[in-house]
Amino acid sequence: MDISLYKGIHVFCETRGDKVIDNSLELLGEATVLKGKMAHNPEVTAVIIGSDVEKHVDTLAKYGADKVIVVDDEKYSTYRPDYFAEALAKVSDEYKPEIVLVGATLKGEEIGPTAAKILDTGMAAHCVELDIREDGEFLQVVPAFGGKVLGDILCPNHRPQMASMKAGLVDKIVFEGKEAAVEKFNPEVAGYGDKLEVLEVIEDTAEKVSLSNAELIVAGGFGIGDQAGWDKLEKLAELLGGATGCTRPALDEGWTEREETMVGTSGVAIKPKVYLGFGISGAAHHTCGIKGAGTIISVNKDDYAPIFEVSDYKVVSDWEKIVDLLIERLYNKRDFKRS
Ligand SMILES: Cc1cc2nc3c(=O)[nH]c(=O)nc-3n(C[C@H](O)[C@H](O)[C@H](O)COP(=O)(O)OP(=O)(O)OC[C@H]3O[C@@H](n4cnc5c(N)ncnc54)[C@H](O)[C@@H]3O)c2cc1C
Repeated sequence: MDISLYKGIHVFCETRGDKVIDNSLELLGEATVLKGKMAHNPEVTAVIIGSDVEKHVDTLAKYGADKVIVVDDEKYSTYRPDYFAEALAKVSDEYKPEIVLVGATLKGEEIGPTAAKILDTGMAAHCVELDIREDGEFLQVVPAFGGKVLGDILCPNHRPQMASMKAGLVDKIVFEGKEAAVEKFNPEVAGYGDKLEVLEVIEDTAEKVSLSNAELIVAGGFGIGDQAGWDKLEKLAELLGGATGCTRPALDEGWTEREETMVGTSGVAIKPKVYLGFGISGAAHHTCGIKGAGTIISVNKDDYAPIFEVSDYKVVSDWEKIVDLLIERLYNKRDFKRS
């Protein structure tokens, strides 16, 4: 492979509903930062795949895209990972970027590695930092061993160099008045053909406060114990006007089905003003996701739980006593009708 043929940074931009997700806009900003460190001043290109997605060009320019490649076709109106991955791979094959960034979202984690496989290159998943070294190599930093060790990943012999990063680790950058060149590209995409059939699309219509914007997050772990306990925790979050976050075991238990609310290495990084954690031990996999939180308050019945080491306030107690007390106080204060 002649890697000198590969130039530019591509950012796969994901849409949800009628919007480009924040994770993609953050990665566009990060791409402009990387561009500033590269001597040959590469172009930052947003790659958007979907049906009726050209309308997002101005947004993508505003957040840093010099160019937008629009792959617009009715066949992308319903999400199929095979179609999206193949389309992304074909964009890379055609335009030969040196770097491709993808959000570490549920879709990104399907599309990115599948595209990498098609392109016969590697992908560093869940990077916590991206950089350009002095020798020009693209550095992808990934946590290992529960976040205790950070590994430097390089991809010197293959192109493109692909990396994913979850939301909340870098900031969006606004470029007011910026315009982007638009290129339309509609490759032939076969996917897995009729081996895959979409039977039904079930949208998550639950109106919950999103974790990325929440000023207060009530997080729960395995110590919550059961579904009834979890429902109580959700109630507290609702009364406080906050969002609910979870650890891996709480998700695995099925107390919440909202995978996007898992906080930590394989989940999201959060930056609320206040994090209220209940029944969480404080494994590094989880705490690496709460580094950006303002005040951390933790409730655990174990005086020596590691979560207390990263907390501003510790409460050694059964979680339910504290949650019951808070709910009681909030009901009294707001004069809520109990349900
Ligand atoms: C590759 C990899 C990636 C991972 N990624 C993530 C990730 O992104 N996010 C994540 O969260 N985990 C992740 N994990 C799992 C992680 O290592 C821990 O296992 C997990 O965070 C522990 O969750 P927990 O604190 O809820 O459960 P536990 O470790 O079981 O802790 C439960 C806590 O509840 C307390 N408790 C029990 N009963 C009560 C009570 N009545 N009142 C108060 N306290 C009580 C206990 O004292 C204990 O401290 C990952 C693991 C691997 C291997």
